Amino acid sequence: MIEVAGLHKRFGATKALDGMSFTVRPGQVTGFVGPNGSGKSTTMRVILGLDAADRGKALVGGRPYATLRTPLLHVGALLDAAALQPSRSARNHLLWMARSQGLDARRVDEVLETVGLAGVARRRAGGFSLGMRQRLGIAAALLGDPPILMLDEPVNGLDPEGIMWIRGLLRGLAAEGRAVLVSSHLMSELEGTAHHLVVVGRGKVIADTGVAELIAAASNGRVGVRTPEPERASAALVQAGGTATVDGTGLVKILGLASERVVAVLGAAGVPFSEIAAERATLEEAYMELTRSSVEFRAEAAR
Ligand SMILES: Nc1ncnc2c1ncn2[C@@H]1O[C@H](COP(=O)(O)OP(=O)(O)OP(=O)(O)O)[C@@H](O)[C@H]1O
Repeated sequence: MIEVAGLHKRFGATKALDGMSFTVRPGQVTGFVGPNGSGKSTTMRVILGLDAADRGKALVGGRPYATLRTPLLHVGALLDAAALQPSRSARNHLLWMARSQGLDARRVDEVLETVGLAGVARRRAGGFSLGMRQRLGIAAALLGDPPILMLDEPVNGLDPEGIMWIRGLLRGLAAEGRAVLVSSHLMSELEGTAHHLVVVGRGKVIADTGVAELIAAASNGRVGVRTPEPERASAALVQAGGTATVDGTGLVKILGLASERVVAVLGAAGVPFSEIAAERATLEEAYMELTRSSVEFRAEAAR
């Protein structure tokens, strides 16, 4: 478990963290999402003791990171995939880390296999593509078989196959009971990966919610109707208190009315229709819905 409570951090005039508080629970992937500059990396750096907070606390497994004697056995982190010694081979890079934690070479070979780098393990890491560096960074995070994983924008630089791979990996790690925190500035990157979301803007949490609940709430009152008379249908539905948009193929999309109500309204107005379906919001749409009311968040996102 990761616990962050009331973190404040300033860099000169910039307020990077402004009361950041949340918990990352075991057994699920928690997406840490917000626009660029909203404080995600700073929070992760504070959790790892790389930056000191001005106020507040950050605990991993109930303890401050700095007090852990073999930290890689408690928390695996990928913050900056470029942070490696370019002349060292991938295997030597991991061996060096492993030895510092009392781990052996066998574990290094295991994680190289897990991330798909076994075939290039003896090549200089400096010549690796961004995607390969990401994989090497993930191998390093997995080295100590930690119960907590924290990855800052791990999808960055990965091709579609790599993205699918990392989604499966993160879900698998959570299914093993680990607490997994993964940041992204794009909600779409977390679709199909995160079970839970901590949405941040300007250094604090805007929403802390389950993905399923978020989508269910945003889907409530979204209905699509196919009709030969879209204009009449729209007028009747708007009068009944919904909002309606027509997409040009005769499909009217309605917000704010349940499907039973849509059927009743169209029936009363004598508007024929051939199809009606309740629609499920995408994660991206749910996110927009969630952040619409947050003026601060909008201002931040528009910068
Ligand atoms: N070392 C630093 N010195 C000065 N300002 C900093 C430093 N680190 C972060 N900041 C500022 O703190 C704020 C939060 O940055 P942070 O990198 O934590 O955001 P982020 O959500 O991780 O963004 P991104 O998605 O771009 O990585 C930004 O305004 C950033 O410019």
